Amino acid sequence: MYWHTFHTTDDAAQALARAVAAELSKRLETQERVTVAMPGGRSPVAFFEALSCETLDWSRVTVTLVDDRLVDESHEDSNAGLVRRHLLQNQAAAAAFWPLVTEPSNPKADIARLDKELPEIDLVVFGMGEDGHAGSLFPDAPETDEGLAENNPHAAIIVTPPNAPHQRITLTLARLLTAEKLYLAIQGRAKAKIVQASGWALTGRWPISYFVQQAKAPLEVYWAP
Ligand SMILES: O=C1O[C@H](COP(=O)(O)O)[C@@H](O)[C@H](O)[C@H]1O
Repeated sequence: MYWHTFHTTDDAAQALARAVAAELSKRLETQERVTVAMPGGRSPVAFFEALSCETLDWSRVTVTLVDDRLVDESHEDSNAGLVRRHLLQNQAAAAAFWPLVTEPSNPKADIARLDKELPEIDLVVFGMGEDGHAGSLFPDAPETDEGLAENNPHAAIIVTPPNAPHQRITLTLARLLTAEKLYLAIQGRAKAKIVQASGWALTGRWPISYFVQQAKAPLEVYWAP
């Protein structure tokens, strides 16, 4: 795990945007297309807006999500809606978008589609909740053990968090760890403590610990107090 500390959340967002843009550009030198999975929630807005202004060949980039809620894209809690409003604009308007949820009332159809067609993911940018949830792998959701199983053959699962709004679709740990590089964007001391403690304990109590403790892909943490 590589820890990058910034004075403000805006500094962290700008630096993360530059790092992700540089990594996308580097990969586009040797790959025809690059796919990046993005976080949702409330905090990625500044990062998305900064990244959308970076100059690179966005027409060869596919953007997808780490997780989304089973709501229409027009709903304020839709992660796809957030990406469309704040990332797929400016230079990044040329990127292709691969939503996880296309039929909120029929998530099984989306799971089948994702299993069959989701492109290989090169980079992942995560956020994390104050309970240590990563994507929508929540510590208290009944499906989380399945989502964290190393040998889970599915790209994504349906999750029903008992203490957070909306049923969700989230990519599985197994699928996320096929990426070659992981970035984690977090703010505040409470989240920093969980990530640091995750270095000592691999536990379903903090699903993020499965990403902190793996050795497949470097995890770059971007943090501001
Ligand atoms: O529910 C979710 O929460 C996490 C954390 O969101 P944040 O606004 O506290 O950073 C997010 O990473 C995830 O994608 C989202 O669906």
